[in-house]
Amino acid sequence: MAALLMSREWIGIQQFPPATQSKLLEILEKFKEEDVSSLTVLVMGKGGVGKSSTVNSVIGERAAAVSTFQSEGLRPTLVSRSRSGFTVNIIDTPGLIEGGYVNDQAVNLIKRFLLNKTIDVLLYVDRLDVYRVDDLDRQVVMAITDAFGKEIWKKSALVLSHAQFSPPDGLNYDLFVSRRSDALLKLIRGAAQLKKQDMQGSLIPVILVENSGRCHKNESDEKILPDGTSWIPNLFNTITEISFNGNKSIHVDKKLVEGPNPNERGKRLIPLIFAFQYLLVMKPLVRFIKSDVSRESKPAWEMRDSGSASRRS
Ligand SMILES: Nc1nc2c(ncn2[C@@H]2O[C@H](COP(=O)(O)OP(=O)(O)OP(=O)(O)O)[C@@H](O)[C@H]2O)c(=O)[nH]1
Repeated sequence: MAALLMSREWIGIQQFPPATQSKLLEILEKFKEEDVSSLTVLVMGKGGVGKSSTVNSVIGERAAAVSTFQSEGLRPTLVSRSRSGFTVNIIDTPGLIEGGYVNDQAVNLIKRFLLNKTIDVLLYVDRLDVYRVDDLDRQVVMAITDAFGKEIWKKSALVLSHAQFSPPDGLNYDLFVSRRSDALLKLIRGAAQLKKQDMQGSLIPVILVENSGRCHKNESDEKILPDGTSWIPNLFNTITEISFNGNKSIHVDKKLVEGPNPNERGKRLIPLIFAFQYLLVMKPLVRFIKSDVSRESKPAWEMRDSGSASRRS
């Protein structure tokens, strides 16, 4: 969990009510106890799902630009804040979909931005109030997996924004949440090709968030979910669990950014192709020719010619 340069004092924490502040400071204490001085959280997902709003909500400042319409920028934003000797780095990224496809340029920019950084936690953001998963979701998950490897999902959480949403037709809220999360988790497992043994028993946790200014509050003035959970400390708690879940953080090195060199990959295959050709094509062919030659009966003209030749001599 390497520290990143240029972090600012986390003054946004003072915007939270005292109850939330003390829970957050308790969480920071846990990191200090474990001798961890920083944490890097990567926030990814489709456009307009609430990535930047979530960053701002948890930092307590307008650190990342929020737009109701499609954002223009492709560059990721690093928000780095320090408090009591601990630094939290949050990297907000642009939406990955453009014109119905994953924007490769945006993915490459994110990878280059992350060069030499270590991702401790990935927050994969989507909206709760959506009824279907589709091919775009699949494409985004595949792009993230291609960029950082499927190991990244062991360090991830599914964040669902717009959590203060009322399901239609009197549908039960908890049932809706579990159906929506199950559909997205199933899609992630499928698109990232995660097998049971890949996850080694660790499940991708689901975090509900409500970024709207109209988010309900409890008697201590904390922002709460429909079930009464104070969601900002809850999100930090889950981040803490992921960072200590025993799986390795993802270090983004040059090899990961540039991907495997296709020429090198081709070179490694050459001896295999030769061996394959020799064993499966050349060897049987030579054997076939030899047996064909030995089976061949000599034509009559050859017998006759060789007979007359011997008579003449
Ligand atoms: N009601 C409600 N609105 C939200 C929530 N989260 C985000 N929004 C709104 O959704 C819109 C998009 O939010 P952003 O935070 O900019 O979404 P983004 O994923 O960062 O978008 P891009 O930067 O385009 O990728 C804004 O109008 C937000 O105010 C939420 O939890 N509840």
